[in-house]
Amino acid sequence: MSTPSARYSPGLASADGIAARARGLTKAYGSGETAVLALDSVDVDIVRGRFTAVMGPSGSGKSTLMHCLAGLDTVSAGRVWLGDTEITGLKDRELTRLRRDRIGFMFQSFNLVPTLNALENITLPMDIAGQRPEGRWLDQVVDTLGLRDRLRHRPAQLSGGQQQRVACARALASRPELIFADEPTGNLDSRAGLEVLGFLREAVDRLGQTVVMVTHDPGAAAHSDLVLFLADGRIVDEMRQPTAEAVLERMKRFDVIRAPSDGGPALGAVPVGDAALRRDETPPHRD
Ligand SMILES: Nc1ncnc2c1ncn2[C@@H]1O[C@H](COP(=O)(O)OP(=O)(O)OP(=O)(O)O)[C@@H](O)[C@H]1O
Repeated sequence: MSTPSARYSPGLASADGIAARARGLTKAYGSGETAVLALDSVDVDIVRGRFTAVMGPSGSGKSTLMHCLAGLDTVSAGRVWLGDTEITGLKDRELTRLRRDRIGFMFQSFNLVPTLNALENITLPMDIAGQRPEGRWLDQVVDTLGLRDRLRHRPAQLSGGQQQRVACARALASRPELIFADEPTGNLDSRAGLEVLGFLREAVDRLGQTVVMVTHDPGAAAHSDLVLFLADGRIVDEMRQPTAEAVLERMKRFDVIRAPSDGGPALGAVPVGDAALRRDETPPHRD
């Protein structure tokens, strides 16, 4: 007999160290007939010291989830915490400070300042905040990312992969509680993309950081510890220790089954994660 506690709840963790948490997180854009429910009462725990990937079909709410967890966007309902701090209800100025001091960001476009060299770009957010980078930590970040001999180069003198490594170092420089990466490999060729994913992995494994990455790429998601699958604004499934093949297979199950050629019933959109997929279907673990 199923009990409420036995219900499958993808995205929820029992671990102590939770870097970010949302309960009943709901985000609607617009109103009336044009209203879009981008997030529909999402409950999620982001575990500290882990690499979490967020996947789902286009429009499923991935970016909205990231923006709401990072305090970049307001919520329509529900509550969000960064560590023990509830960020829902904070004033703009407090949110700005919280993001600056406690969160690192990486985007698809590297967002580097062209007139500054790599080192100046890395420390820019801290300079703006009037903070001094901690020397040993910065050294560790620079060496982990293999940027030691590129620090005096300006972005135009760096390859795309190197520029994204600088952006990664900038996100890490203040030793944030949480790093959000939105399609960080989207503008890179596969080799440079792999390199950046390897560095994010090292940031978690060697530097103890917490990373949440939104991606469309099953190969990128395979570098994470846990993939959360979104569909129609809900977390419908999760996969631990993912492989690219298993993620791809699972993504295929979100595909719309279009009008079948045999004249049988059209099934429409089938986000199958919630009821059909269970923990015991988790694919073999990666070494
Ligand atoms: N500013 C906005 N105004 C109105 N609707 C929005 C806005 N931002 C997002 N949406 C809608 O909310 C839904 C979720 O969007 P979101 O960008 O979070 O999806 P996504 O999964 O990140 O998509 P993609 O993979 O295409 O980037 C979509 O239907 C989108 O059209």
